[in-house]
Amino acid sequence: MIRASRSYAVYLKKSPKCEAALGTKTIDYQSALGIIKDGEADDSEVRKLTSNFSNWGNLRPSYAPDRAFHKGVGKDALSRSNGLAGIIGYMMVGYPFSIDLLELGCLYYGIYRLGLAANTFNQKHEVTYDRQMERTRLRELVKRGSYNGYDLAHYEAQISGMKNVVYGGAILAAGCNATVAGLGVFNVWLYYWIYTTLKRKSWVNTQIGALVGAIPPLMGYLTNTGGEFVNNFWIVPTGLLFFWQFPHFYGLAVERNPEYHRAGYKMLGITGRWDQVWSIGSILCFALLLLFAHELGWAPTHQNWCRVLSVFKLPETINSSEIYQNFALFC
Ligand SMILES: CC(C)=CCC/C(C)=C/CC/C(C)=C/COP(=O)(O)OP(=O)(O)O
Repeated sequence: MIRASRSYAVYLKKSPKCEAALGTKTIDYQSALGIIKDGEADDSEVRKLTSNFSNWGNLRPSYAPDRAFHKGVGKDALSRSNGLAGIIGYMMVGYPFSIDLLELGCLYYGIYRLGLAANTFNQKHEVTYDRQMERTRLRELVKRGSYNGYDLAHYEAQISGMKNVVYGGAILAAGCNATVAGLGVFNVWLYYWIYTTLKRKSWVNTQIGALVGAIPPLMGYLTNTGGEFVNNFWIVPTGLLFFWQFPHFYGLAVERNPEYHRAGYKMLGITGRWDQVWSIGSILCFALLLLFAHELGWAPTHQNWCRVLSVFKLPETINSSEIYQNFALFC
């Protein structure tokens, strides 16, 4: 059994004459509801329903933007993690430093809102490709399809993304400072216009994506320093988040290689020269950063805290098993 999202049930309920044309089989609204009840669905039936990706477009009116919709298109959990990364950056400024709870709250919430915006624009752009991949085929915008060429769910996503850019930017400008607000809005642009476009053009996309993911802790640092680089302590949280992403994304690309090919994404696999350089290099840089940050004057306290942090990296490294094997061969 898998859990079907509540919004999917809403989606069906909102369409009284909903018929899903599924290959040769046509099911009506009542039987669809019988299969996908509010909250639970039988795995095999859902798989059958969703197996023919191209038929999603045949589903009838899909407009029912609710909380689940907005959380889904904005990748709520990821956006919260971005906010948390900002808090970590804020805390790593070094001593003496102050904690202003209002400033910290604005930092978290501003990054969260900008994260929602960036992810919404990204998903809106990628719906055609998300539809083709097992991992992403149940995303909100894919599920909701379009109606008579006019797609209200997409329209709603566009409006929601734009609102979040304005709210997020304004919160950061008012509660933190202009540098942080500018960096945040720049990051939305970098993620949507550069990273998202590059995903289907060049493997350099991962390097840009890693940069995007690494900017929130830098924003945290610059919030606490009033927008200035007062020491080198920003390097550790920003660098760690940058390097962490290569084994993560390359591991994903290796595991889901056929899907990525089908969707036309240009990702490094594990067979070429450059992917090994990036995979092994990033793991090494991550480890070296943890081990020598204090000696290099990049960390405020003794390096033990770095060793504690490295524990969090361990499952990730093991997860990317093929990269890990390469690393073993390299040694
Ligand atoms: C301040 C601010 C704007 C913060 C936001 C930072 C942000 C959006 C980080 C995400 C980084 C990233 C490369 C995600 C993967 O996207 P993907 O499109 O490859 O994911 P997918 O394959 O699951 O669609």
